[in-house]
Amino acid sequence: MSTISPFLDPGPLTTPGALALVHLSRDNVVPVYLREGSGTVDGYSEGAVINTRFGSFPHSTLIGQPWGSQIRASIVDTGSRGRKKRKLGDVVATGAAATAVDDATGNDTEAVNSSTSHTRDVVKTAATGFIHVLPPTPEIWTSSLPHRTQVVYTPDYSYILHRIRARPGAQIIEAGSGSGSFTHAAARAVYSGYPKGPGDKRGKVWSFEFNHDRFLKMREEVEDHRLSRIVQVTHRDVYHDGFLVHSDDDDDDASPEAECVFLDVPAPWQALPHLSRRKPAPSLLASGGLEPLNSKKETSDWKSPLRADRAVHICTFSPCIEQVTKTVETMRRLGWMDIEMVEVAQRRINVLREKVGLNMPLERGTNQSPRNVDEAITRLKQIDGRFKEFYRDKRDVDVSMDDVDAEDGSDKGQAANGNVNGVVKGDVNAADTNTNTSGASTLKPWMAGRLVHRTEAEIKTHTSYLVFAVLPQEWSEEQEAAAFEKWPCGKEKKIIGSLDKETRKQEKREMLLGNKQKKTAAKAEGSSDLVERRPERT
Ligand SMILES: C[S@@+](CC[C@H](N)C(=O)[O-])C[C@H]1O[C@@H](n2cnc3c(N)ncnc32)[C@H](O)[C@@H]1O
Repeated sequence: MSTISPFLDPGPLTTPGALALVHLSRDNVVPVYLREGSGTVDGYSEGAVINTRFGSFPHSTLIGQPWGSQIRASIVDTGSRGRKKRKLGDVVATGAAATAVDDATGNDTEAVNSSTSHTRDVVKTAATGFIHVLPPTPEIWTSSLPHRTQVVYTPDYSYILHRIRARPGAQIIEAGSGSGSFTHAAARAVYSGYPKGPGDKRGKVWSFEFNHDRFLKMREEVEDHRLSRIVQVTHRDVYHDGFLVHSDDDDDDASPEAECVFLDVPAPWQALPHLSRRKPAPSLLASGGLEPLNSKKETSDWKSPLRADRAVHICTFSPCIEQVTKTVETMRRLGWMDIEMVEVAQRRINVLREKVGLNMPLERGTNQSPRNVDEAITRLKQIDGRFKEFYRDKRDVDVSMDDVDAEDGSDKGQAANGNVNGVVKGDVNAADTNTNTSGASTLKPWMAGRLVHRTEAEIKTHTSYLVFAVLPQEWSEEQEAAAFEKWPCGKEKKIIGSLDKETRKQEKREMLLGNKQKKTAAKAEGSSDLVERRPERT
């Protein structure tokens, strides 16, 4: 089995043991570990079976398929399992795919066989439906993962990862881990290869979770998804104990040296003091209503979890504006800059054809009412015409019946009906501009109707306020001196022009006036003088 996480490289085909995301419908995706069929499992002779409302799917039919394949349901005896010997084995063949004819129904039923060596059983296809077998990606995982908490959805985390500049090789701090939705997306964003040994620093997610059960589940999931070398989950209350991590090389806690931070905890402002470059003074924290850090370390020994030579980008995720206010207030106090709040209001837009009109085919989703006033009037005239014609013919028939009942055998009633039918058919087709000479519509069914878009009424995102900020890079005296050497400033001999705009304008006016006066004076002195001053032509 590959050691690379299926979230990073799932390979071309589904394999035994692989995590597959079984897509039943847009909002129903089920994660499944594919198990090789060896003997009876849970009473099914086909091995492990997924039962859905679209039918039963033995794992053997899902293994060895290209990711994204459509898999048809199989006939699986779900009723008698465990009670009697299965009969399905009688119709099961081994070897290459074959086509069997179902004698009872007379229908052709294709026998499906997995072409891989791990499954020899062939099961009959059922007409109940199909599913798609998809590879794990953070996006599909988000819509299928077992929810332990509220999760961050794709529209939010894609924007967050972009804003906090998560990129291959970056170190991200995340609190809390929750259901791991953000963690998977972050792991993919920072992945820059697996570390080859101690000291080989690659992109990593440092995830912290306070709830013990969730921490255990998260750690197990990270192991199962082969992400443990990219994601380190720590059981921690980050408000009190901060973000330093256990280090194998050092007895002391190590710094993750993070340059990206994402806080999805109920009170992010309580975690912020730990995300400082230097140990914040207790008085500074007390003035903001925050508790002093419980670290016993002196200011000089205190370790920051942040990378010193880079600006750090942070995002906090809060459902209510009061939390945002508190977070922003604390950020300002602790020196964060470029503070900004954003709300992602994602809308899914459905593009569809609106089929409205009297000549539209009778099918689901079609609104058979007039498309416009003209169509309504045309229809009313038709009905009125039919009405008049019907009574006129009826009167004629009644009269002729009175004269001689069926004297000439002509069927005026039928003629009248034909007439009525003719009017209806002709007129309805006339309203359709895409008709052929025989009057039938030539418009393709999927092209019928007006192309419109509608936003979805119910939107499945946990919308929150996102606060972004930047903590500038730490700047030492030496760096300041080096920068000053390169770009000296503050040593200018004279200031050119005035700083004030109005004064600058006045100075210009005076200068122009002075020039003008000089010219006038020169003119008064005489033209010879001017000629003398004029430069000689060469
Ligand atoms: C909304 S969930 C996070 C969801 C996660 N971002 C996701 O996408 O699946 C918030 C998590 O923060 C954890 N939490 C709350 N207070 C915490 C603290 N002081 N330290 C660490 N984690 C904390 C909770 O246990 C919970 O699992």
